Amino acid sequence: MYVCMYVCIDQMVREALRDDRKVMMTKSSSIDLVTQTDQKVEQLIIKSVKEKFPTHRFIGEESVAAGEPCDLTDFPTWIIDPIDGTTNFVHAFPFVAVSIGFCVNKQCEFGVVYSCLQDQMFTARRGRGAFCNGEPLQVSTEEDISRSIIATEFGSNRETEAIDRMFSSLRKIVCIPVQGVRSAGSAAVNMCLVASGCVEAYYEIGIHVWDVAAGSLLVTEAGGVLMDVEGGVVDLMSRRIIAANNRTLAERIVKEIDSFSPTRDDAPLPKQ
Ligand SMILES: O=P(O)(O)OC[C@@]1(O)O[C@H](CO)[C@@H](O)[C@@H]1O
Ligand SMILES: [Mg+2]
Ligand SMILES: [Mg+2]
Repeated sequence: MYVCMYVCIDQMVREALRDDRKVMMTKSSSIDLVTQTDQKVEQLIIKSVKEKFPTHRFIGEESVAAGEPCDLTDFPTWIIDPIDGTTNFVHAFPFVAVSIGFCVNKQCEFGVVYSCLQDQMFTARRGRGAFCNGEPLQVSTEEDISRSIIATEFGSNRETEAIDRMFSSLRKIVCIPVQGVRSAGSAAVNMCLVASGCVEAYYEIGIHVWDVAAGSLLVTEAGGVLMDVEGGVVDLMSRRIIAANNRTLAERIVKEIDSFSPTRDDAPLPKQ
């Protein structure tokens, strides 16, 4: 099933990159884009899984956008971002990923991130390590943030308060100083870069559970840590995350972040 699904998705994304990168609609803001490929990939994944596991549940980015609930329960649940980096996809910017996390009892059991244009298949199973195209992954051993590259994203929220806090945090981190700040335009790819050891840490306020479910397992199975931006235990529904190579750097980043709390992914939908 999985090989067939992978081949279909790979072909679907590559053909669409060539022939159809049109924006179909926007969601939370004029820059929160959706294409037909986002929807077709998510439908293909859900259909393929349902055929084999009809009782399993799903949290899919585009299904949630269409009104499906975003509730993570103890049931086996597939958490899907069909295209992480849709804006990149529309612009043919080369970081476009399919992210699938599988959770049971609210714990990720395996995660897959396929970076389409790099043809890199990142995989992790809980307790069995993280891999890229079969090669084991290990986070960076760097303990000094002034010798680190930090990744972050600004997402699609342009509310003044959120932007002010994001830029205040960014300014403080840049001026530590760190050796570099990067934005792949995909949370999933940023987390794969942490798991691969080429970026020491990634943080963001504004992500969704589908952006980071698979990547969170990749990071921990590669020896890294996850933390809330205020230093506590990460909550994948809180829309806040730090994924780092070690606690030292994660705690250092906590000190510089002006945190805020976006509406949770599992917040009750506003009454109609
Ligand atoms: O909408 P998409 O393409 O699935 O998600 C793209 C994205 O920019 O939104 C997140 C929140 O800002 C980012 O971290 C993530 O990479
Ligand atoms: Mg995403
Ligand atoms: Mg997406």
